[in-house]
Amino acid sequence: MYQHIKVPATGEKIRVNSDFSLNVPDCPIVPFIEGDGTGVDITPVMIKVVDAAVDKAYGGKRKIAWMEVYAGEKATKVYDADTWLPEETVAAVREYVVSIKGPLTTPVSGGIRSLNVALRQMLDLYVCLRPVRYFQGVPSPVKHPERVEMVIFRENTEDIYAGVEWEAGSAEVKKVIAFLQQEMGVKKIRFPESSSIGIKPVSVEGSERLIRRAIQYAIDNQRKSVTLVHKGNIMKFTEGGFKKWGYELAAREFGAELIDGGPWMKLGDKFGGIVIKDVIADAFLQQILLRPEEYDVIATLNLNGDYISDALAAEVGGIGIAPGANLSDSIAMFEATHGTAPKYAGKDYVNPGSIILSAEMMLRHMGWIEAADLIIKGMDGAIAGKKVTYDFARLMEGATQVSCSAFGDVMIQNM
Ligand SMILES: NC(=O)C1=CN([C@@H]2O[C@H](COP(=O)(O)OP(=O)(O)OC[C@H]3O[C@@H](n4cnc5c(N)ncnc54)[C@H](OP(=O)(O)O)[C@@H]3O)[C@@H](O)[C@H]2O)C=CC1
Ligand SMILES: O=C(O)CCC(=O)C(=O)O
Ligand SMILES: [Mg+2]
Repeated sequence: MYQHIKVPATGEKIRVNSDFSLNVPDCPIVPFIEGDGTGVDITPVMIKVVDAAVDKAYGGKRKIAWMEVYAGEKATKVYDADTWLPEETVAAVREYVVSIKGPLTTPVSGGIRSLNVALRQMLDLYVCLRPVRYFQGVPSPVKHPERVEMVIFRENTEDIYAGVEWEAGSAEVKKVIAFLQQEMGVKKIRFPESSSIGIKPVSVEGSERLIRRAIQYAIDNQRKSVTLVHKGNIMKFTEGGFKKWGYELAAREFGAELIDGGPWMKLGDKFGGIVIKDVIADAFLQQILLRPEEYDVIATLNLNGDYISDALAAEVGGIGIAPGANLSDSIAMFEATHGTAPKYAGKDYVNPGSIILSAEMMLRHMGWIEAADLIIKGMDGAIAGKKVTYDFARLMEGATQVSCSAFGDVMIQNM
């Protein structure tokens, strides 16, 4: 029994089989978090587009029973002023296995810590999967956006991103700095009196499980390479560890062998001869502009993955159409790459494409391929017809600018 969540009377739960495959009923209950800021604009449009795609694909035989669960500012209104992430929201997302969320605000400097990060950690959603693909006709700042075809596997639970840090001047930071100086012999803290300190945990387990999923994805989808993106020249045991453990895992679990003495490796023929390589993160960020066709599946740490996600999204038209998924072995929570874009909140203005394409990933994950294909068809048609939201309209010649909700309707007309 939930306090504020209303379970739809008609739906059924999606169940996870022992091999982690899903058992999806025809009327699955799917929890959704509306999201802060532009969440009020994009989430209802996503639901409308998904319902239309499912209806068209299955003629009424299948239907999602949407179940609203609360987080962020809406939770503080539904529950009480201090409840940003109700326990029953986390419980429902766990219990119903597949869910989708709008963006949630995280204040800079002070205030609450990221609810997005909290959800990923509490549910152990260790993979942040963000595919980056080009839709023909989308305006792009690069000459050959069609060459950008990558799938980012971003570690989602650890790294400097995990929020282990202490504020400059606090009693806690003084204790940490004293420990580092006195017990660990650290002499390199430049301004010990006025430093904040952040800790960057990167583990063998956390790195291996992420890299394993990336390699398996590359095998299952006949991809050419997996690139480990790191800054291991500077952060030797965290980012460098990620790289080292990645190559070791490729050799141990996938029979990878060195190419020309290494460090690059190649998986055996039975795994499609996929190349495992690595690149330092700063070099990677320039090469994805100059030679994106050299990169395919990307496995990287949490913070690098955050930067890379937005940078790659920009190459194929911006974060208005950048989808994503947060995955554990059994639970999947889909969400856009972008945030709450507060200046546009409630204006029916922004591009709902990211959350709609996140829902497209969700439908594919559920095995509802025909509905997912219709969403891609709708997106292709809307872009080809040049009826687009402000972000594309400002860069596209001859485009008609439409609102967030109208873009959803144009997608539906094009299915
Ligand atoms: N997973 C999550 O829930 C995430 C939450 N956040 C949070 O969101 C808040 C705002 O973050 P901010 O750094 O401003 O980043 P945002 O991603 O919210 O917005 C940055 C810019 O991206 C563009 N943009 C964002 N959403 C869309 C869209 N749907 N359609 C078209 N363009 C879009 C806009 O560009 P332009 O100005 O050019 O129009 C916007 O100003 C912060 O609290 C942050 O922590 C951030 C990222 C992810
Ligand atoms: O949690 C946040 O507010 C930001 C998250 C983010 O930028 C991301 O996951 O890409
Ligand atoms: Mg981000």
